[in-house]
Amino acid sequence: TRPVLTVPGLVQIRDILAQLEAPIVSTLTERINLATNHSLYANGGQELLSFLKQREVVSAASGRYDYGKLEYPFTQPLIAPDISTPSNPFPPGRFHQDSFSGNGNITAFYIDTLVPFFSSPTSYYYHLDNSTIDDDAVLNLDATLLALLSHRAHIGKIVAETKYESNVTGFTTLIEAQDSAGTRVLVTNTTQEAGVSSQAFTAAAAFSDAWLDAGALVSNDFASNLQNATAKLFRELIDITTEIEIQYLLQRLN
Ligand SMILES: O=C(O)C(=O)C[C@]1(C(=O)O)C=C[C@@H](O)C=C1
Repeated sequence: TRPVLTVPGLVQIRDILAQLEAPIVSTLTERINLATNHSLYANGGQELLSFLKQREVVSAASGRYDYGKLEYPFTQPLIAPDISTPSNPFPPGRFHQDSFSGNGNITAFYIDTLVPFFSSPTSYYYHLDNSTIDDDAVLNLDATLLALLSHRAHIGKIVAETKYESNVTGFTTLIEAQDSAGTRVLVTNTTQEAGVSSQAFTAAAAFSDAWLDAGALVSNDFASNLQNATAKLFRELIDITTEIEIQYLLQRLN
């Protein structure tokens, strides 16, 4: 049996989302400064996914994807959804696991849009044979970054729960009609989105300044590249988070 888990309020969840921006931009900064063997991402990211799979088997064994962790694997079976019954009700404010994962959207975005930014001709790993390629170092950072992006987006599940709790009647009507467009309208807050994007912009500037000040080996277009990649990344993260909120809500009464 699963524990009864209640979700924090919206203000606290927005803090949790804000606190993930530094680690995400930090990892992106590390990743963007490594030279890349682009064949790792060919054929739908076959090599990347097989690397993730080996790691995720170990992660799953240590409980990383257990109920309520809000961490979801890219290659392992997903946790079974909750079913509400009279003897096991899910009152508003209680987390209710659904069957949707945003990880397919995240890998597609990563491979199609983010990887093209990973074009540094230099690498901070120094090899005596002068090679700049280090596939294992690259894939380890990809795995770390993807796990952070996935965690950030899946926080959308608890955003959705807290929004549901604060407007049970409004959402219940939409859920009963399975109205995804109406649900999207009700969960969207463009003022909050602008705040998230602006914090991401600030973080990207801070990390590129810090790397330059610290004398790191970077390419000429590093700062602007990081800025552009961060802007695209957070726009997409907000969209995927929103989609995860909608899918969670549509299954909320199951
Ligand atoms: O903070 C919220 O209200 C959220 O739903 C999260 C989030 C985000 O991803 O940061 C997503 C959609 C909203 O339009 C605003 C922000």
